Amino acid sequence: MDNWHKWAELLERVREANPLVHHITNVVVTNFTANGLLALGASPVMAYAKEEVAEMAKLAGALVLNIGTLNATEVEAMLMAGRAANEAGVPVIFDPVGAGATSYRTETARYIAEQIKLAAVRGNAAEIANMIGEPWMIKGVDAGQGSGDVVALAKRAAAKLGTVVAITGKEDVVTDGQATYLIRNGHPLLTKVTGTGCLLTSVVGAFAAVEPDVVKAAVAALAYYGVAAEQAAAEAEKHGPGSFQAAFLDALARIGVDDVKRDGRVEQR
Ligand SMILES: Nc1ncnc2c1ncn2[C@@H]1O[C@H](COP(=O)(O)OP(=O)(O)OP(=O)(O)O)[C@@H](O)[C@H]1O
Ligand SMILES: Cc1ncsc1CCO
Ligand SMILES: [Mg+2]
Repeated sequence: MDNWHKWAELLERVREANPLVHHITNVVVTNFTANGLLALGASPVMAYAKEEVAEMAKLAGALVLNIGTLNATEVEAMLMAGRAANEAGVPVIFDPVGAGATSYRTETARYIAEQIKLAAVRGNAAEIANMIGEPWMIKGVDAGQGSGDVVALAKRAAAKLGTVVAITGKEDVVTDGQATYLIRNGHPLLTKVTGTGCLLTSVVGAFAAVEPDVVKAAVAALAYYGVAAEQAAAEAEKHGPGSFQAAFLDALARIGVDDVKRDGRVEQR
């Protein structure tokens, strides 16, 4: 049995604990994220007001910050929530949506990573590269994973940001700069439903709420998520993205530790 088979059991711990996950996220993915966390067996809450974010973050098992539709008021609230979470020892998971697309996004992503102690950052290769000043876009187009060594990028990012980094795409990488894992699950239909990256960041948050070793939490979360997507695609691929979205929520709720252990493709690097 590989190490990570034991970590797959964190799925059960999440379902037993039903952790509260406080989100300050984007307007596109709010409903899908809440439904995805409910399907997993966690307890989502979205709270944005400066008057309440610190209190909510301290109550939560994890705080997820996502800059997908950022504005100045929301960024202030993220910093307040992040500081409160840091004081209370609540893990903060960050999704740098669109870092590199505009300078506002890039600068905000970097500022949040400087100001807040992050337990993990989850993004695609372009976002993570841009966060650490390694432009990945070619003429405004995400150059994709083929344009570079994603494992090496993830390690540089973990060292520079001082946090666990998860880079997702066709293959996913998780590293804290020392231990590095590759997860080869998932399905291309995930790229045809908006918010699958954002929901994944929140799922990492739910796992981090029950496991302080964030590498373990992130590997378990990504394997679970990818295996659920494969089962959903097997049912819904013939219909298309709408059916896949529903089948994916069903699979997130249905699959168990045994499915993840059987179908997970995790490899240490
Ligand atoms: N070509 C692919 N084949 C299989 N799985 C994929 C593929 N591309 C992405 N995924 C999976 O999709 C999920 C979301 O990752 P992705 O890298 O697309 O996030 P993102 O770019 O942040 O997405 P979003 O559009 O939601 O912001 C992950 O579980 C990842 O493994
Ligand atoms: C489409 C879109 N635009 C800003 S955030 C978002 C959802 C994917 O993160
Ligand atoms: Mg994203």
